[in-house]
Amino acid sequence: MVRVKICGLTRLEDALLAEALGAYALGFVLAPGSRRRLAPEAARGISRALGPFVVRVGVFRDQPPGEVLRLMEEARLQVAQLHGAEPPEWAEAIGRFFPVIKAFSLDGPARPEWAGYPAWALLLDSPSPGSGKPYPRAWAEPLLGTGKRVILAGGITPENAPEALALRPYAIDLASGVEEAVGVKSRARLEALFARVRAFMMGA
Ligand SMILES: O=C(O)c1ccccc1N[C@@H]1O[C@H](COP(=O)(O)O)[C@@H](O)[C@H]1O
Repeated sequence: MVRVKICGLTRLEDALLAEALGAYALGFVLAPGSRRRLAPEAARGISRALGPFVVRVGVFRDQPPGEVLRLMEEARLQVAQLHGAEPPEWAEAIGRFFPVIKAFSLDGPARPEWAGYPAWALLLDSPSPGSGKPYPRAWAEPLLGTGKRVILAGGITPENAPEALALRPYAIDLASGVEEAVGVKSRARLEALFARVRAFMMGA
């Protein structure tokens, strides 16, 4: 099973294209300071136009649970992705209402103890989220095999996606790698990505 999340969407046409090509999840950045941030009303407009079987993810960074829950409701999203230094209690509070993905920024190998964080899945990202910078994928290995779902992100592109998929993560997640400008997805790169994913599945 290969799951692909396309993140940092800001335009309805991009979200519909990603869904049509086979994206499993779509991400909307509601975190302050992001160049891909969009207003909750804009995310809601896109969310309501999508089909029922694609997962809508809200991306947050160091926002308290009350704010995350309010934005999730306003934007009509389904899964909360936490990208800062959120304490476990915040994830537990949010997790009473929505499944939580906890992102960790890697500046070295992943730490096995992260598997104890109260989240449905862990996402391994580069130190600067949304920058498109990759890290050695082997850094994910300490968490693969812990039984925790692991999502690989950080500098994944259509070209290098097979390398990430070869580690058999729960999912891969791309923002910059399928863009033509910040927040604007590239049809050609999205098509190339899903072609590579299909080829991987056929050969796997
Ligand atoms: O994309 C952003 O601007 C962003 C801001 C704050 C938190 C997370 C953000 N993006 C996340 O970055 C990864 C992968 O990005 P990339 O493919 O390396 O560009 C993805 O999980 C996004 O959710």
